[in-house]
Amino acid sequence: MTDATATDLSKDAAATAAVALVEPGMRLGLGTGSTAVIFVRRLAQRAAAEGLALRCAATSKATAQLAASLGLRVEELDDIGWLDLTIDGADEVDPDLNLIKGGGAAHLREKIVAMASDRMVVIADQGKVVDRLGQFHLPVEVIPFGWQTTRKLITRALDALDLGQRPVLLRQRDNKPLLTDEGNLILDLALEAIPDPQALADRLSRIAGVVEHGLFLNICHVAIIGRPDGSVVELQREDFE
Ligand SMILES: O=C(CO)[C@H](O)[C@H](O)COP(=O)(O)O
Repeated sequence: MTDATATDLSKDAAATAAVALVEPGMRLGLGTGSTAVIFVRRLAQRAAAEGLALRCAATSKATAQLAASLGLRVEELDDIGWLDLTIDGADEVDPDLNLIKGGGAAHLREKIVAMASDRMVVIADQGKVVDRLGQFHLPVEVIPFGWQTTRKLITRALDALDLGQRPVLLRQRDNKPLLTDEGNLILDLALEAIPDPQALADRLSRIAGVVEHGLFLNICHVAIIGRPDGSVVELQREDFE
């Protein structure tokens, strides 16, 4: 089995297990990314068979489009108001269930949706589980106005934490800057390790021009980690408030 096949099977296992958490009538947050796509597809199959009467809020235009095309009822988050459960992927999951998210440039909406949910459940393959966050690049969404100045301020914040790396503007294949669903830019931070994620999150949040970073701290309740053989392991946070 190739690594890619093993990863796909693991994502499928995690997404399939998460579908079982969905109860009739739930208000559901739908994540973004390849694992979330599998979840949405499997959920739509179950909803079609059982008529679950779900109300869904999506974390990206792509997910909203997919879910609606599969017959799920997709509404604006503000029209639903509050969600029972959000299921989303992640780029990294640490032992405290803190996350790096935003590999799909959707972390702003993902964080809003997750924070408007009673429970956030992450679905991921084993490769996403890390001892310490930071090997995956950390995306920071910034507004286009003065973005190069914002980048300097971020660099200064990183220097203060001895994380000195120059943020890189994320571009599309045609080399144009990638724009998020909100029309903002993404600066990618290659940090290798983040000794104190809370300190970095606090610094980034204080910078004018930063809309949101991809650190999800104390937001995820459960992580379902899939394995290539179809089994899953559930990681729980004991001390979650
Ligand atoms: O945060 C995300 C998108 O912004 C994704 O959930 C994250 O990148 C994981 O993606 P995948 O399931 O494709 O590995």
